[in-house]
Amino acid sequence: MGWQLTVGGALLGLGGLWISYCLLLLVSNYRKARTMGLPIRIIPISHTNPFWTVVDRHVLAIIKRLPFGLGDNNFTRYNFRGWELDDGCRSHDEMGDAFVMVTPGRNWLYIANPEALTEVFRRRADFHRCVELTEILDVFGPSIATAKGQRWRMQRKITASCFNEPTNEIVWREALWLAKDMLHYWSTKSSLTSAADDCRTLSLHVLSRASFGKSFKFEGHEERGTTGISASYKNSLQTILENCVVIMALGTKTIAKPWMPKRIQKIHEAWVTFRKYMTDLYEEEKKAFSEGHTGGGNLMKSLVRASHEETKIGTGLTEAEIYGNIFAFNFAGHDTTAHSFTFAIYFLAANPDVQAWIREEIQEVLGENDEEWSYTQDFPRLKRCLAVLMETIRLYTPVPVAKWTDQQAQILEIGDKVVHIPPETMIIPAYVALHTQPENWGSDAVDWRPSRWVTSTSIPSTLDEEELITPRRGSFLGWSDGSRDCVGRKFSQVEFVATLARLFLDWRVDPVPLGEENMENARERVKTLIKTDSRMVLLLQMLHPERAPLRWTKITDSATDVRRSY
Ligand code: HEM
Repeated sequence: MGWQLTVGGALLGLGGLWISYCLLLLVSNYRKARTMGLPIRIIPISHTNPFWTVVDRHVLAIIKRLPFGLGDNNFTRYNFRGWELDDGCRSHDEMGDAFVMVTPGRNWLYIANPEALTEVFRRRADFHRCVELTEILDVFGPSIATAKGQRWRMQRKITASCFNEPTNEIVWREALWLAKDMLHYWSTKSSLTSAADDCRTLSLHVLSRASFGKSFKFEGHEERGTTGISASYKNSLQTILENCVVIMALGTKTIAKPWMPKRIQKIHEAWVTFRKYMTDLYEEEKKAFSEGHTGGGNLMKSLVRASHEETKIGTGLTEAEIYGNIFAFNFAGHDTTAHSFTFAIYFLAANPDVQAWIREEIQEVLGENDEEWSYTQDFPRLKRCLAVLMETIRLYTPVPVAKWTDQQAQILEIGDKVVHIPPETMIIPAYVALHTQPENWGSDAVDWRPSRWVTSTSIPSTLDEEELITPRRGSFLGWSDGSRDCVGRKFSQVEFVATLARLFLDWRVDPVPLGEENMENARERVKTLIKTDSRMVLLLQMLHPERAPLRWTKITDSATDVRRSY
């Protein structure tokens, strides 16, 4: 009994010390926050604390149930990752363009003012990317996502030269080829529950072709092999993507130890497999390059070549940086696109009129033979298809961007206020508020309506007179802004548009009604699922899309299609 009391006492003591330490930090951060002269909200636990993120919603759900309104407070409203999605514009309506969230970790300055944010993105040297949040990407070597200063400039220059039109052409072809098989697979299912998983497969296969020049045939959820090179590439990458945090926390040397638990050993095996995959292809490309074979394009080849050119002038990527960047592309380009696809497919299933609207464009621009569909001529004309992606990302922005002031204080004009921002303050673009402000997006800003992105030069207009709108600068930040924006923006747009065009040319998707439901009820249920089931995991995603099964139907005549004028 004696030792239990001692251990219990020690634990209590440690707990008390930890709470006192957090309180001290909170008070110190509160003092700094007050100097900014902005509204303040205080939360007791840092919402990015890795232990807290595991239990946050469960704990808060219990506290919310407390009687007499005791559970209705800033703790339950703000103290979890992704609170913005639930909150919408509310906080900024209450507190204006900017407010500070005080946490024991750092102060988070939320800004919903387009001009101020444009300035933040322009002043890259004052407002840095918070690489603490992206360093999990360095599991194979340093990359553009985490590099700083001169090293980042060199990496960005080389990387940007690889994301070029020949790469986009490859993405277009590969996505069309894969989408055709995905559609075939989907059309055999009377109740499709694997749309999200299949979108991930498609996106991974496009990346494999673009990164390494390796094409893998599409395999639906139930067709997947567990052996062979495609499986080893996919499974290892998938395992690494899902366990980046563990690899980062323990380090690649520690996860290699034979005494590690089986689960960790599996992660290490995946790391070794993927690294070998990259090393073999790197050696292949280097050999081909030294023998003068420069034809055919993929990102690995382009990195080796561009890096070789740069080396002549004394810079260039190291081998570790090439692996780091290839992994960063795979990481940054995989779930971002796949999750956006899943959202879009479900939104389209709930909105047959939008399906008809994009189909009108697809049928006008593209003929029956997809072999003849041209990236250079057809992609720029598929504006309604691109509008579906823009609208989806406007409402469900997958990548949350965070900047910070590092060790310097900064001055920033936010609306009519000049704010003195202390060192070590996080700067957070308030996406949900920015992307739904009625002054920029209209009174129906919270509705998913892709046609808001398309305008026409004349009324009535032909499809070729339609143009995509350019939103007010700083009011749409789906791919970020400034010189450190997404290098894969067009890559993802081409992949999305090609896939959408292939899927919806002559097919439609509907939810499968459950029980006594009619189709209208089923569509409403899908809309509710999107709203209630979307959460920030590593990125924003639907958690359980399989709960709303889908069905694809070939359009045999115009009667099967639902047309409505816009
Ligand atoms: C819908 C799809 C995508 C979205 C919404 C998206 C969004 C973003 C955002 C918001 C950033 C800035 C992050 C920050 O500042 O912290 C970013 C950076 C980046 N993205 Fe994407 N992305 C997408 C697809 C892709 C694809 C397909 C690739 C590559 C194949 C890619 C590669 C990158 C890289 C390498 C960076 C780091 C750029 C730098 O630091 O200079 N992204 N992305």
